[in-house]
Amino acid sequence: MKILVADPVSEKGIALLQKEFAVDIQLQLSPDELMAIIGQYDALVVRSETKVTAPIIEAAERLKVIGRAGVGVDNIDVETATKKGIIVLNAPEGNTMAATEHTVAMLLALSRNIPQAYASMKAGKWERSKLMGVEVRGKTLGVFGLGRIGAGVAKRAIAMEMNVMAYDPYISAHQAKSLGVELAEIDEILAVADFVTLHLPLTVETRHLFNADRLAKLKPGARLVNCARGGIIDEAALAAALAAGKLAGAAIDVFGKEPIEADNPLLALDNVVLTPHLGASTAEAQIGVAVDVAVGISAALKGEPVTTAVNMAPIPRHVLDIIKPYLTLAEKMGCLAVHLAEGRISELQVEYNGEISGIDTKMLTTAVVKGVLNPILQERVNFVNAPGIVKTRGIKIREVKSKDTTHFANLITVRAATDKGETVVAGALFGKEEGRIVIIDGYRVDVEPKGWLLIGPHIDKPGIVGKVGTALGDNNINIVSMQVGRTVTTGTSIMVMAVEQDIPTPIMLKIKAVDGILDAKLVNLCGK
Ligand SMILES: NC(=O)C1=CN([C@@H]2O[C@H](COP(=O)(O)OP(=O)(O)OC[C@H]3O[C@@H](n4cnc5c(N)ncnc54)[C@H](O)[C@@H]3O)[C@@H](O)[C@H]2O)C=CC1
Ligand SMILES: O=C(O)CCC(=O)C(=O)O
Repeated sequence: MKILVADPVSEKGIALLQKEFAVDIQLQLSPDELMAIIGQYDALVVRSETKVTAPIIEAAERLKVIGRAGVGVDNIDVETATKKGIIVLNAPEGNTMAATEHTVAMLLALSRNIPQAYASMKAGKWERSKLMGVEVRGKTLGVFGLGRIGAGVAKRAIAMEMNVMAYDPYISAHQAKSLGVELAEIDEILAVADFVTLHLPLTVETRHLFNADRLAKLKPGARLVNCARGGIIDEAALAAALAAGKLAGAAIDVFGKEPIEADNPLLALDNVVLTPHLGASTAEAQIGVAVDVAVGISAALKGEPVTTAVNMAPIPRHVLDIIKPYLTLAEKMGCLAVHLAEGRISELQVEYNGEISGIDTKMLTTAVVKGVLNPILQERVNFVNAPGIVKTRGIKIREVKSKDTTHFANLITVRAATDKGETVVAGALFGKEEGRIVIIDGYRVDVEPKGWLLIGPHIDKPGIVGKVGTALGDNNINIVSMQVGRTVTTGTSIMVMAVEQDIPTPIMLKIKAVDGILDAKLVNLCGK
């Protein structure tokens, strides 16, 4: 498999990828150049410079994963990638400290005019009274976005004896309180904050959150720091507020257009501190994000779950450790259920019994859905696009959980309801890793879920299995394993034969015609 690295990332991450994959490094490609070559690659690694737009994703026929060596994925068209089943992952933690410390540096540089003082001295001046600053101690800092970086900045601001207020509707009052931060609404903060610092993602909601109206609501003489994303502030409105003296100053690391354009109005102002998107630019952060993105890309290319995917439900490591052995089993159960079901599936119910019911099983349910959809759709269905596809097909998904168990410590049961009835497949782990199908439509079985399986419910009487075996043997089809499962109630049994190859239709018809056979289906559990 081939990986394209399109932006500069640390050697340490590249070396990790090179151990397993072919890696091409091609920096500063124009959009047309990237579009022309992207079709050859299975994975793409970028930072913020390369814009991974819809046309590029559409041209990426083999692409399975886009890795962002950093946090913000606003340079990637995640929606188009999701529709195409391409995993988008980031490296959310590797540069948190770098961006946090840069924000604190910007806050202090802004309050003490350090860049202006440096420039003045380099120009041979000694301007002590002109460069009078303000202390941060005792001042109020308004933090917009109390996530990883926002929380880190808040902690450091509190250590500098600032009062910290935050706006973040997605975190709990308890979380904020444990940081020593008071949660408040936007306008409440704007009215009292001496300093405001932004740590939001750039989204439809946050684009130009700081427009002329909001900037006008800031306390006169307030100072603004933005080390998040340029698009969150309307730069023209900010420049006007700074020029009018409404704001005392601003420290900006990120811009609407990067690299910054020569006519950006901020460049003409003296009361600004500007850095060229340096938030993540520390040696430590660049190694951190490169290694994290390499680990994510490697997992994605090997079809393993990715803990840092942004277009799949996130999954904590401890949950992943528990569910990982069940993932293949769940997918094969979905695949078996769709092959055995008669009619159009309207609902999939996935039941979890035993200890497994106590954890987040969304990813296992998605694995079942993936198993159901892959055999029936042309397109590649994966953990990224499966939830969206199943919704558009009108199939309801239901999870049922119970701690109760019968014969198995943990049991997963898939019920596929169709317009003609219901198919039930249950699976369990034997030992720590060995997945087995243990129930098919009420028949107790013990089937390894792989390869070609011939499944035939039949009347429970002698001779039937032998006749099926003979039909296969006469046509040189080797049986790998065979077993018969029974129900106590119906007087019928089910045979499950693992065979080495596809069974041609005429032989299947012969098997179906065996006296006492109720049905016969050939299922391929190899997967796409
Ligand atoms: N300047 C630089 O080089 C760097 C910039 N960044 C940027 O910093 C920002 C923050 O990164 P992290 O703290 O790692 O992200 P995070 O995801 O940990 O935190 C973002 C916070 O914003 C909150 N949020 C989201 N939408 C919101 C809204 N509409 N209103 C209020 N709060 C909202 C979320 O609840 C979350 O707590 C991102 O934009 C990221 O791209 C990150 C690293 C380096
Ligand atoms: O890759 C970079 O240097 C930018 C980092 C950044 O902005 C992010 O991680 O969101």
